[in-house]
Amino acid sequence: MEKSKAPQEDKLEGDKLEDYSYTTVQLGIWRLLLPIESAASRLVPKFSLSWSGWEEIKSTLLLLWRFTREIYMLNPTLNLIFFVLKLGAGIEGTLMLYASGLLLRTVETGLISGHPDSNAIMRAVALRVICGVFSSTLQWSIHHVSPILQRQVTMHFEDYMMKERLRLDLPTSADKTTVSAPHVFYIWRNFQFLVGVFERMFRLIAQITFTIQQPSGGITLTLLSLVSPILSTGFLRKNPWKGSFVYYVSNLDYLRVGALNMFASEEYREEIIAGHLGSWVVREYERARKALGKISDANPYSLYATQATPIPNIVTNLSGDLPTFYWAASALFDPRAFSITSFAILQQHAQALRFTVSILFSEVSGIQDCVTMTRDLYKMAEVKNKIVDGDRPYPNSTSSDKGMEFELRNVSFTYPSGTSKENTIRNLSCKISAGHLVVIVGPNGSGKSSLIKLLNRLYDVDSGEILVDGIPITEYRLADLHRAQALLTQDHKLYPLTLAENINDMEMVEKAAEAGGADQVISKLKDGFDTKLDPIQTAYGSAKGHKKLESILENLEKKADVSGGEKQRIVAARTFMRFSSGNIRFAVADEPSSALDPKAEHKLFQRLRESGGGKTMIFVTHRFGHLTKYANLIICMKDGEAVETGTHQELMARGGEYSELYNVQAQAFADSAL
Ligand SMILES: Nc1ncnc2c1ncn2[C@@H]1O[C@H](COP(=O)(O)OP(=O)(O)OP(=O)(O)O)[C@@H](O)[C@H]1O
Repeated sequence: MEKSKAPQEDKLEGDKLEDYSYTTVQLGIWRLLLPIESAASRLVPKFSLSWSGWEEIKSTLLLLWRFTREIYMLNPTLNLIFFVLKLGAGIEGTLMLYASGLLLRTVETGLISGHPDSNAIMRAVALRVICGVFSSTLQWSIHHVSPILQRQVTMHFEDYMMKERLRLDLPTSADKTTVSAPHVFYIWRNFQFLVGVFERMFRLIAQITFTIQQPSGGITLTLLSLVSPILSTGFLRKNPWKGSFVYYVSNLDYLRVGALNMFASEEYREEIIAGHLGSWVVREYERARKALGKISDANPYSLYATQATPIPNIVTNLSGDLPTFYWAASALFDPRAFSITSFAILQQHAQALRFTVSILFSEVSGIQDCVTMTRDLYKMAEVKNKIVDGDRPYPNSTSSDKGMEFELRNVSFTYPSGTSKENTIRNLSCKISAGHLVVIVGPNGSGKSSLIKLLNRLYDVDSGEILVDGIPITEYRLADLHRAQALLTQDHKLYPLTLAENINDMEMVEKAAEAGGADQVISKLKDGFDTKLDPIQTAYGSAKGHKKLESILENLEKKADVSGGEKQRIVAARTFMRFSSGNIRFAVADEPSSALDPKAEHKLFQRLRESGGGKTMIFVTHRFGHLTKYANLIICMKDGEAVETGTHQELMARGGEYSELYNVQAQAFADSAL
């Protein structure tokens, strides 16, 4: 193994970034990128809100109203109960403090006078007990109501999201700038956040009302309690994690250590043993470790915190004690107006008030996220598909019974999300006659599958035109086109359902399975057609030592294992099922046989041709043989262009790209025959 040197450059270092809108901070192995803000914005408390006027506030409030109203309408009674319980939770703390204060005061008065009023003490104890029961019952009720409401909310939005996601076409869903679908879990969290803000505002009103009414300086105490949260939220402590930030591992030695460490996992064991790589990995690992040195890999949050001076912490903590200092100073001037009990009560009120204000302030920055998420949620329904549906039915009076006829006129195409500077398909023109068997060949990345996707109108061309039976493909109804096309691709995906449902309903399933060559695979499996190959599994546990639980867990996690070729047979069976509908007029097999053995591949192609019933068929393949010889037309692609088109004989006679590709394979057989 050749010695390789770990690259020492950071991934951004080489770029000439002429962007001075952000600054970088190195924190151990991390590089933190932070926006540069104006001096003025540093002085103003940062709430991460970017209101651009009343209009925006109005539209935001309307949006949040729509969201809460939609949830309310799901179950008005349950929502009202939840709302009332949250209101109760908002005043519950203040009531508890009031009851405790009353009890303390009654006892203190009795102790000072030497004649405790047993009735008053009993009443205070009873009130404290009632408040305790009320508080516990309230929490218990919230814990019971909340999951029921959560289920209803998530189910409602799950339905909505599923329908909105399923209607998106490929180019639209690949475009991350237009669609940002929030996870349903966050929708519930959003609702909880809004209810939480409401609850805390109610709590704050209750606490302020109560604290202000306290004898001996309630108003002053209320104001002093607000100082610490205000200081810690905005003025003193700049918190980069509430605004925009990016951090990444910029230390490449650290990345190399991590990558080499992965060789010790099971994943690479076979390669390590077969390639005799063990000692090389250890050597490289030690070298990278040495280069890494003692640089810290603690998380960037704590590294950032350790960088700041302790002054904001000191000031914030001291400001939290202002109510205590105030009480101490007041006691000096008017000792008789204060008692230890009143101090304890005021202390508790001040603390509770400070806590509520701190949380409310910290939540202000969350409003932006809440609004963004709600906006994204409703935007999903407004996203327009990039592939515009046509209104011409297919088949129609002009459609040929023999199958779809295609004409490509100077077609060029690039994937919207593609990174290549070159077009994926370049100025491609050709004609595919109805009922013909067409084979597309060409090297990897030459655009074969992309061409198929254009014929299936999974994407639209950038320039040029595709005609189906002489009419632009864009004029047809998409659903009609797709119903008349069968696509069997190399990227086979098994559905997370039973095998029967993977192919179709049970009717005809067995016949289709046989045609796809999947009948034997399925008969080998314990549950036959009811087997789920890629089921959704959610079994968790740790059953160490408990034999029965161990075997239950193992069974729950067990998946039926089939080979890549066997999977391809099952997906092929699904395509045969589509043929049985009688609607198919164009079928494509895009390298569906890459994992099949030669016999199975030959059989598959033969059956596809038979099942196609003479309709237009396209096969994309790297293997030359029966197919290319029988094809009515071969399209040979290279770098996105159709460099040659014609029959096998014509292309062989031309001695160009196709004959070269053919001869490479034929030569291998000729050599092995020697
Ligand atoms: N979804 C996609 N988004 C962006 N680029 C893509 C996408 N699919 C394919 N490409 C790019 O388009 C080019 C042509 O790919 P395509 O799959 O059509 O080639 P191919 O001839 O079928 O290759 P192969 O023989 O390996 O299957 C490649 O450079 C590929 O990276």
